Amino acid sequence: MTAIETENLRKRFRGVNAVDGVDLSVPEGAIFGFLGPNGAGKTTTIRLLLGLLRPNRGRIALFGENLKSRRTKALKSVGVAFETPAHYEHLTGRENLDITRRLLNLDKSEIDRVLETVELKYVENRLVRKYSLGMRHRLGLARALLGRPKLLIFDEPTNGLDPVGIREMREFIKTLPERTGATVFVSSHHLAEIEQMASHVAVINLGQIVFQGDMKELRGLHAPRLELACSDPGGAASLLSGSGKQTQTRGGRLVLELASADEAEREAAEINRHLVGAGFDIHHLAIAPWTLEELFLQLVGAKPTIRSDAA
Ligand SMILES: Nc1ncnc2c1ncn2[C@@H]1O[C@H](COP(=O)(O)OP(=O)(O)OP(=O)(O)O)[C@@H](O)[C@H]1O
Repeated sequence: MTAIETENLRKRFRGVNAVDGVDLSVPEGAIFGFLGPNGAGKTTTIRLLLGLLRPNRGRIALFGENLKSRRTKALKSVGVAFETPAHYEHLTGRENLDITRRLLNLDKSEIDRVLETVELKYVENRLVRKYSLGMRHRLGLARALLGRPKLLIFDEPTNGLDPVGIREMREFIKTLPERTGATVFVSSHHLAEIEQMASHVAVINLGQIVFQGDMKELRGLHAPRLELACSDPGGAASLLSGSGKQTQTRGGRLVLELASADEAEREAAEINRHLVGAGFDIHHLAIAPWTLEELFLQLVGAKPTIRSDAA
């Protein structure tokens, strides 16, 4: 079953489509990264998924339950944490969680369980105004975990955290599907972060999905490049150009795009043989996949470039 399924979702603000024909399919058990530049439509999509905004068009189902016709049932299985967690500053961490626990009519033991999961038990009786930002974020996650939701939605969960806090949060989110059985939908514009924690990813730009699939499919969008260093790079470049392979130079190395990901090793070996056969000494030869950042920039319309030395 899919955790989230949207069909042709649209939300318009003052004549502008913030979300424009979005079809999402989030498999159960995934850590699904929802990636997009500022203003791409991530938060609007999340607010639609939570029923906080009404779409102008389209359909949303959470675990097969239609959000419009079976709202309570659909949202029952969802826990959410927003980028700036809002807590009662004059209450302790435990007291904050107790408010939500009462609303959800859960057993008191739930508070201990979630405090232990996010490792905040040792400060449970401290006022939230004395919490660090990282602790506040973790308290937000603890609240999201109350009631063992099947789907966790996190909007930019590492915003404002320092590098240590970011790593802690990322490592924590990574463990959630295994520890809780939940599906995680996490929005971010931090590419490296999504790369390190997500099993699946959708990229949104100007309200539209420009890629959706697993990380392997994302990497497979472009064949990798071959980087090589040899004696007489100019001569090697013109030899390769004669056989239809255009090269650029970067940091004194020749770089060329291979024809396909599946055949990359065979093609690299062929180029190596060709150059060695023609008398060139090869000092370095490496297959270099596209970084997620380069793929992302290409998907959102800013073409990645192989910088030439002359540039
Ligand atoms: N309530 C609103 N009224 C008018 N326009 C809005 C409203 N909410 C969002 N928008 C616009 O919709 C577009 C998408 O915004 P959204 O907040 O969903 O993007 P985002 O991907 O979450 O961006 P960020 O990463 O900066 O948070 C933007 O152009 C934004 O200005």
